[in-house]
Amino acid sequence: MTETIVVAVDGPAGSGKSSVSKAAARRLGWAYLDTGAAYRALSWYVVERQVDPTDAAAVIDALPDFDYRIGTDPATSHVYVGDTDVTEAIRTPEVTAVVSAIARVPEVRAFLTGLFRGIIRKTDRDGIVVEGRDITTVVCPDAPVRILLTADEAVRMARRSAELAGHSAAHVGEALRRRDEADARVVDFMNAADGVTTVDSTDLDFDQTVDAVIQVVQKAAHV
Ligand SMILES: Nc1ncnc2c1ncn2[C@@H]1O[C@H](COP(=O)(O)OP(=O)(O)OP(=O)(O)O)[C@@H](O)[C@H]1O
Ligand SMILES: Nc1ccn([C@@H]2O[C@H](COP(=O)(O)O)[C@@H](O)[C@H]2O)c(=O)n1
Repeated sequence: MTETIVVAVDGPAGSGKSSVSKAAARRLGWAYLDTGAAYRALSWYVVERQVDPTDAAAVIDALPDFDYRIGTDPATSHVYVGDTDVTEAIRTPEVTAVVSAIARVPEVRAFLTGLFRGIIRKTDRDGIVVEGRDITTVVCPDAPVRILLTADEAVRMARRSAELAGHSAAHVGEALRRRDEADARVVDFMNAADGVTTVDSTDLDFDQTVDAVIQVVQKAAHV
């Protein structure tokens, strides 16, 4: 049996990790794993249980009952906690506002890293594109393809605020900047680690960015 090719993608908020990784996986006919969805789903779960997200001990206590599932088909990836489909709920500003507090707890990171590696091991496709903040450095440091997807902060802010009609651009931009600042205290996703290829999409449109990612995959993995 041939080994699944893992494409590890990291980057700051709004850099296009999920949309570009998903599109690249679709074009390659490979699986896709959004790791941020698990941090978001755990945040949703903690808030549902009325646990204080800043109380690390209480968050750790919630982990054994956190029954998480995510699909890895890039065409239809839904997220479940128990029987509840939380695909939409985990994208609300309320969840986004608390996710960094959850993600900074080392026990949470170790728990979710184990979960991600289990999902990757079970992939039945030739490859899987896995995106997040610490995939190139912690979750899959030995992946044959490792990419840092980035873009200037002003460009990322503009792309994110274009998605969120009805929210002020200044507020959306500030929330993105603050989340990156908090997350960067835990893992370095602003600088490419040794052996990681940077794809800067500041001056690329969406399709050009997907092409650039696919070119890195083809060169590194010979597919
Ligand atoms: N090269 C590009 N040109 C124009 N728009 C882009 C480009 N790359 C991504 N986008 C758009 O930018 C927005 C943010 O992308 P996406 O949600 O994939 O980022 P992300 O890195 O996953 O963000 P987060 O970490 O906050 O979830 C989306 O609307 C996406 O379609
Ligand atoms: N590998 C990862 C992925 C995500 N996080 C945390 O989850 C938050 C949400 O991630 P999105 O990609 O959906 O924006 C993110 O802000 C991080 O706090 C992480 O720590 N490691």
